[in-house]
Amino acid sequence: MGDTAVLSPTLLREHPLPEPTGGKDARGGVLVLGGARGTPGAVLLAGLAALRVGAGRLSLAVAESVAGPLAVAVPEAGVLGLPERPDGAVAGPGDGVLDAELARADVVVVGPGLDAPAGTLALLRAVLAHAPATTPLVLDAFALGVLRDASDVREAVRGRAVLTPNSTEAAYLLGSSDAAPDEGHDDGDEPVAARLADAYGTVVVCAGVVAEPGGRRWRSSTGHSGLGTSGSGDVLAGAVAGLLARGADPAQAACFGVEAHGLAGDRLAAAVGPLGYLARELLDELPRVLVELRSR
Ligand SMILES: NC(=O)C1=CN([C@@H]2O[C@H](COP(=O)(O)OP(=O)(O)OC[C@H]3O[C@@H](n4cnc5c(N)ncnc54)[C@H](O)[C@@H]3O)[C@@H](O)[C@H]2O)[C@@H](O)CC1
Ligand SMILES: Nc1ncnc2c1ncn2[C@@H]1O[C@H](COP(=O)(O)OP(=O)(O)O)[C@@H](O)[C@H]1O
Repeated sequence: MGDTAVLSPTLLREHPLPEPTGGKDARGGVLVLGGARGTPGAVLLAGLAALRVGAGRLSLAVAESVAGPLAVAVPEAGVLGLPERPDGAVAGPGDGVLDAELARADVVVVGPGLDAPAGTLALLRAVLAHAPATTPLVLDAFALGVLRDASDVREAVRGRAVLTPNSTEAAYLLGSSDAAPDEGHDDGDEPVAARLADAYGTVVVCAGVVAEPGGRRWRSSTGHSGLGTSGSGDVLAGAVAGLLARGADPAQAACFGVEAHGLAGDRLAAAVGPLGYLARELLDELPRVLVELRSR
């Protein structure tokens, strides 16, 4: 069992984020796949978080009935419509709709706002078929709910994904859907993030702990219970994706993402109180707290 290092200011300063100096192409493009008819906002939160941490370009793909409204809500993004079922769930990637976007994206996020297994699996398989094998993936929400039993997808994402489960999703990944692990720990001392990293061969961020397969792990020095608010996990997943897009490696993106997300919450708590700030308000804090993390 390895030790868990605290993400101290010194440790983060020793591993500075890449600072690409070119235009938006140098800072990478993020594609977010998600957004059932009832939950397009999750994609907005994840996508804007990616831009707020410095990604250069943003594309969003959501259920076709909400693609138009989402394009208006996020004028900074290109938005694609995906086929949907009568209940509003995303049915899958559609014939060739995503192929060019997947080939071009520097990072692909799958999951925010998805709410049904079949369409989610079809999207994941399209990503694996059409995105270059070197493209990093961030998997959240239902993309995590279906991962345990999809052995082809599970094998293919080893070494190239960052998983960002909440406690319910961690329970699905561990195969115990009726017993969610509490705050990053099961009943022993081994953080859930570390167990999942070893089981899935990916970097995992869970309840403020980042783990790599095989041992290294870090605990955020920031954050508090007010961060447990609707949409907070979508912001975290998008922030990790944006940091990957600007050139961070998976563990670095996960560490800076969780630390910046936590510090953004701490800043809001100081301004408005520990509870009741909104996930969307975290977005505006992200650029400021990334600068602060460089200079603390
Ligand atoms: N404005 C919005 O559109 C928002 C959308 N959200 C989205 O809402 C969804 C649910 O988020 P919650 O935080 O409530 O999630 P929960 O904490 O209830 O966890 C639900 C998770 O359980 C798993 N799961 C449940 N039923 C499953 C099944 N039949 N098969 C496989 N896995 C299953 C999936 O991994 C799923 O993501 C996510 O897609 C999330 O992105 C929320 O984040 C809130 C904001
Ligand atoms: N009580 C807490 N203390 C510290 N950080 C927290 C707490 N609750 C949530 N967070 C942070 O916020 C992130 C997202 O919260 P979570 O409730 O898991 O989101 P979601 O259900 O939207 O995926 C967590 O991964 C963690 O980094």
